[in-house]
Amino acid sequence: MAYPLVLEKVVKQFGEKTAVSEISLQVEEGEIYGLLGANGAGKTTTMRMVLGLIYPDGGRITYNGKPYGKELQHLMGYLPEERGLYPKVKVSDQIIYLARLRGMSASEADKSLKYWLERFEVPEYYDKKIEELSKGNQQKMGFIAAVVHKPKIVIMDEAFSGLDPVNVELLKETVKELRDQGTSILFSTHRMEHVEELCRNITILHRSNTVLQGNLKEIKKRYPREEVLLYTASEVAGLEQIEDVKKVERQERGYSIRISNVAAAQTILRKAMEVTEVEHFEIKEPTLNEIFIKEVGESNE
Ligand SMILES: Nc1ncnc2c1ncn2[C@@H]1O[C@H](COP(=O)(O)OP(=O)(O)OP(=O)(O)O)[C@@H](O)[C@H]1O
Repeated sequence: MAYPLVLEKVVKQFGEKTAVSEISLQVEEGEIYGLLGANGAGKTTTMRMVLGLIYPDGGRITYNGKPYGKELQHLMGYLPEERGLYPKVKVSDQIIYLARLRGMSASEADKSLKYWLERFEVPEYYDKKIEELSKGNQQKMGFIAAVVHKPKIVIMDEAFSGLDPVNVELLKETVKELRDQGTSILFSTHRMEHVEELCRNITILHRSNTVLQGNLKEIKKRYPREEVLLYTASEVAGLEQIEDVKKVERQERGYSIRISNVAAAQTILRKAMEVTEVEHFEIKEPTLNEIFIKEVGESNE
């Protein structure tokens, strides 16, 4: 496996304050890696260190085995959380300028920008100033600025914030395409459903510390399954009396049942089938949001 981006025990202090405490992670080629944490956990600081915008006080960051250097800048693309483009400058002028800074020729940059504007179905933005665009469309231009020079590593801080659902889908599809082309993507968000859909590996930071790290599927397997969904044609009485059933909640289409032992699920199913037709039965995996709340003790939404 190729790991173009490796962080080893990276530390960042701001005076007395530790913003990032010994974070280690590796992002593979063709992987979207999720960096999660509540406000102030250290995500943006980590990303800014990866980009060489600020320097770690300890540990090491390497790209294909090399430390950060100007010559590596063209390998990287950055979509910051706060808008990073100049409001008064034309889309084409600044995106082509940024691409050239990262090693592209003017004609290549122009071609790539036009490709992306077509891809997002907004070729007319070429001559518009950033301030003339809506917030969501400015975000799209920020995305183009991050990927126009075909970087190998893309850092995205809250990439989908401010976008409507149609544009979130569009950008998600684009991020998946970049992944499939071998790009390594370090992705931070508060939206757990995006992480569930996109990320293979994750790190959850809490007050500068790594509290959970690893493959998302494996992490999920480690957490007990504590909820059963049961949709039935008619009512099922006595679910509360089943051993290890903690709580039964009536929902529009049936029941959500909290259990303390997964074995209770089979008893629930048997009991329901004895008395009615079962339309849907599911032992739910914990959602990433539930795992996050367990680990961090507060909602990340
Ligand atoms: N330049 C700075 N000077 C002093 N403290 C800073 C600086 N940048 C960040 N911090 C502090 O470091 C901690 C981590 O901040 P960071 O922005 O990395 O968090 P985050 O996880 O990105 O949060 P959010 O989800 O709110 O964007 C915070 O306590 C923050 O106040």
